[in-house]
Amino acid sequence: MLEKLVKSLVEAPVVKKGDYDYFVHPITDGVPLVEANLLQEVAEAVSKFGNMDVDKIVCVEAMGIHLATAISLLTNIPFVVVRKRSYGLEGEVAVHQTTGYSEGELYINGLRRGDRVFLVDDVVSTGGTMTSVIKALQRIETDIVDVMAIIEKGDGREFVEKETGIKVNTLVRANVIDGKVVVEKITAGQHN
Ligand SMILES: O=P(O)(O)OC[C@H]1O[C@H](OP(=O)(O)OP(=O)(O)O)[C@H](O)[C@@H]1O
Ligand code: HPA
Repeated sequence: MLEKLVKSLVEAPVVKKGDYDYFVHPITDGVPLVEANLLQEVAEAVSKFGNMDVDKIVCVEAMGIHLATAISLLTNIPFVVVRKRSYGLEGEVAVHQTTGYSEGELYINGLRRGDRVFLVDDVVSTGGTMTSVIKALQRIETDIVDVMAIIEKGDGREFVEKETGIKVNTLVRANVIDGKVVVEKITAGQHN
């Protein structure tokens, strides 16, 4: 299961962003090439292991968009993109994002109280992004049916669960050890 994802992860180059070991991978960076069969494998796993009984998929710009697109095409569920730019539309919710190497603002439009949502992102690492987006979804009073990150790295998943009370599902756990990506576990279906 998830052979293409695992193989491409262990082959992924690692670069330093400050002190942060950053792996560069097609799913998380769109580099060097996003093979359709890799995206298909990931989208099928998300729809298989995720609870897709929702009104909307929610993803985060930028490297959640291709995932939400593939999952939407597979499930016929529409998706909303949490953007890195403000539109000033009525009801827009601003979110401060921090990662292990950057920070910035995110803006949520298109969601309202009672929407049943599936939140998907490519990576949960420090958990900063997912925590702030979930807290905003809670402020909007959406019904967060399921949350999934394709790759969990470090202890970000546990951080999100502690900060928000929301369980985070993932497909694989990977870490960077001595400059190489190690896939420690296939976590698909493990957390829910
Ligand atoms: O758990 P965290 O430490 O928050 O890291 C995870 C986040 O980092 C990346 O976002 P980023 O804004 O760096 O990049 P992107 O625009 O390429 O998605 C990634 O897409 C996740 O959203
Ligand atoms: N690689 C790609 N995207 C990421 C990472 C990483 O190591 N950490 C957070 N987002």
